[in-house]
Amino acid sequence: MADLSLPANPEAPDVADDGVWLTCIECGHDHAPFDEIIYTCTECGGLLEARYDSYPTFDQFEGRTSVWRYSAALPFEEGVTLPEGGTPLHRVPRLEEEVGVRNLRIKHEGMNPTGSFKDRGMTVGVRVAQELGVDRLACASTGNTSAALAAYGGRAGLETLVLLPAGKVAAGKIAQAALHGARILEVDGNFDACLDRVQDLADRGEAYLLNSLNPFRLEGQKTIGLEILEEFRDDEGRFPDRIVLPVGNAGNTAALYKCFRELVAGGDLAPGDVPKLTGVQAEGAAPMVEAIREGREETRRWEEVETIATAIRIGNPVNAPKALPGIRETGGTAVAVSDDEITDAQRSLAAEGVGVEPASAASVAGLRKLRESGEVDAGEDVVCLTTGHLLKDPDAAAAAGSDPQPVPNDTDAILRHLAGQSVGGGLLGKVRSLF
Ligand SMILES: Cc1ncc(COP(=O)(O)O)c(C=O)c1O
Ligand SMILES: N[C@@H](CCOP(=O)(O)O)C(=O)O
Repeated sequence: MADLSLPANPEAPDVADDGVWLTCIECGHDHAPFDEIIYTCTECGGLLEARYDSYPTFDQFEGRTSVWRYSAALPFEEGVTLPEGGTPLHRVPRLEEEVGVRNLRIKHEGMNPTGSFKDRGMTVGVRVAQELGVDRLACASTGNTSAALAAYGGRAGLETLVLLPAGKVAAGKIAQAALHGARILEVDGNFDACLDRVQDLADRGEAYLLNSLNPFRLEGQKTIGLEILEEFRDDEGRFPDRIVLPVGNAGNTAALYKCFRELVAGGDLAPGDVPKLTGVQAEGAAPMVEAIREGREETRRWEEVETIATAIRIGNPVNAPKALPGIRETGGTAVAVSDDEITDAQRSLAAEGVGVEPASAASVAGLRKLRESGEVDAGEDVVCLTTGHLLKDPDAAAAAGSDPQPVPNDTDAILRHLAGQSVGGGLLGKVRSLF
């Protein structure tokens, strides 16, 4: 069983570099962070976690509106930045009332430079790649990781290689990876197969892997939690009760849990104030929900996965050993939602001006479901994470929205059309709305 406890007074082991090292969450073995390229424990193959000789406190964070504002919680002071982070924490009064919670806020990670939270991880990951002196970066991706890798790798002047599941990546994401200069390989297999292949390439020394299996990616993603807690506390005078987020490879869940554990260890967050981590998956790709429901410590790999939310079309979440304890220890839960529920939530968010891709809307769909079942209380303060921008998946957005209505190039005809009257032989608008 993974040991994610943090010592009260951390002491750097001999292998530490400037107060930073990597610890295996399974066997506790410590590793030097930047001497050689490792992703998992050399002793037992367990997941690694970055550790520091001190814990961050809120008073250390100041200045810049970017991930690097939180450098006291990160392995470096600066990195390749576009800049990322500083995303809005929207109020959504109509949705809040409809869902029925005391306070509902939307942390819109789609407002990052490449349109997803992956930028936060990539700014740190690419900085580590520079430290290690690698020249080719690679990832498997359902799309967003590839867009971020291409942009940040390109900015750093490094070669980038991305492996995508053929036919299952949204158009906006492929366009980004292509234009930012990545070499794109389309694999005949799903995301999990792509990750297997990219891990093989990394093991053979052909590329530096920048998926969330890389522990430094999660360091950058921790800053989502820091921003949410800081901003919510400043607005409301307290921390949120619950954070609801979509889950795919489970990196964000792991990163948020690490953020909370470090703040608790540093004394700025009382154990009783830790927000409940609540994961949402699509019904067609829900190994984490299954593991939580069945009380298992590991997920079962789903070979067949399908959902409109292609970003979370993942059957083998590599960060499950970090993320499952995160959900359980914070008193959270996990829930699966249907594609129709995701699309409904995407429409509700859009009606409040918040444009998100389907995977992101899963968080709101999950919250709705948990309110209906009574697992989330009406008195709770909830933050839903929306992870990617609407324009990432223009086809899904167009399908969820209304169709354009053709009208003649004539103002009177347009007014007749708006009044629901005939434009050249029929009640065009009304007839169209029937289909
Ligand atoms: C838009 C979007 N939302 C959610 C997720 C899931 O995040 P995680 O893999 O950290 O669970 C991903 C990618 O996995 C994503 O691209
Ligand atoms: N949704 C992800 C899947 C890969 O996740 P990662 O966090 O392990 O890189 C994507 O955008 O590719």
